[in-house]
Amino acid sequence: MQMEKKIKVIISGGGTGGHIFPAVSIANAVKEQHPNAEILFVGAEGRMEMQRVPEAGYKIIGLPVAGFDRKHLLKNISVLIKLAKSQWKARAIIKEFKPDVAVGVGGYASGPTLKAAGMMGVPTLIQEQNSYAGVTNKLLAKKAHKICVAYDGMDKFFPSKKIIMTGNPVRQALLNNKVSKEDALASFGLDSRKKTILILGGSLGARTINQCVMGNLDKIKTSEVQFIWQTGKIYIDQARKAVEEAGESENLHVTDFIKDMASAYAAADLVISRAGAGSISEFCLLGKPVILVPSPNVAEDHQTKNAMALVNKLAAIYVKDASANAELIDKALQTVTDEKLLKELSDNISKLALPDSANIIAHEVWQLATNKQR
Ligand SMILES: CC(=O)N[C@H]1[C@@H](OP(=O)(O)OP(=O)(O)OC[C@H]2O[C@@H](n3ccc(=O)[nH]c3=O)[C@H](O)[C@@H]2O)O[C@H](CO)[C@@H](O)[C@@H]1O
Repeated sequence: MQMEKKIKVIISGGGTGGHIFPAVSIANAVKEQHPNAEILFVGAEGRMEMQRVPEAGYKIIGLPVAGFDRKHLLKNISVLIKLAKSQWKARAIIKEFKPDVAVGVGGYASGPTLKAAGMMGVPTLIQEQNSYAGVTNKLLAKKAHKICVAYDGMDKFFPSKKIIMTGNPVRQALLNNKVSKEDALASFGLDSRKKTILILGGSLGARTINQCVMGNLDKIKTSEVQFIWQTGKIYIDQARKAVEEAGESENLHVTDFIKDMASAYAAADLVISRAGAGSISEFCLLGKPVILVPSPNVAEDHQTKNAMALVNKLAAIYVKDASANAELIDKALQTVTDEKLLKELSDNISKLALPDSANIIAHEVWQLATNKQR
């Protein structure tokens, strides 16, 4: 039997979970389809990917790249120097690793890496998670061979002949989860007889959502419902202090970051969340009833657009960031006891799932690497 060609793949990007986890999921799918494929991640020094990618079992090299500071223009001199250094380092990595293909998932590092790859004749594929294209991906699109997207209408940003509708890749461990609801609840120290609300702020945490929880701790403590509250790393101390002052309570599990999202989803009857594209893909694939509070602080208000694609199909409940303090917790407590509404939300959101995204993208990666479709 003829040995399969061994392909080498660079995957680059990160900054937040929304870029990192699709990248890990693409890597897993490539490895599953072609076990002897060699994969190298290129991230940004000091960012979340430098921890999460090795945890997922892959090697990563960091570039000294940083984002532009739109408020303090002078600071951008050092940003430009870092960018030049990153460009140089990306070239050196590509020269040494000799990838057959480079995949960009958005975020700081993917700019210099994919630019260098393109200039050195390595075919490139980009994956855009949102309904609005990020600056880096728009710049890289001209040279990219394939652009994998999750929303309709992306030809506003990218050449339509390069676009493939794949949906966002979701980590395989979430989809193949076998843990029971009882075991999942037990892993968070919670009671299997009670309804459970999972509160998520995206990979970095969400200030507004945290404030809503902190402002309603009495209501939360005295409710018949229990909560898993993910605060994000920068808010955890403040959150713990607030809980301590209000008096610890058995129906509230607080954490900065949830590693085992499969159990968190299995435990939850209802989710409260920001409207990051990756989170939304997970809710769709797992059929989770959700209240979305889109972040107003992201480019072109893209989270509201992500959210509205669901809300308009009665597949999610919408609470505006500015109204969250007044409405969010009451709405969640009402919704979680309304079985009919929970079922309707779950049925409707399930219809929007795009399964198999990682496998489809992995197949495209293989095609590019083996020179079949350039
Ligand atoms: C503030 C910001 O810039 N947000 C952007 C970022 O969101 P963010 O980084 O929050 O990303 P997403 O909502 O897309 O995905 C979050 C991911 O983190 C995982 N997770 C989350 C919490 C946790 O404790 N553990 C855990 O593993 C989720 O399961 C999910 O896989 O990237 C998204 C995708 O480009 C964008 O749509 C968001 O607008």
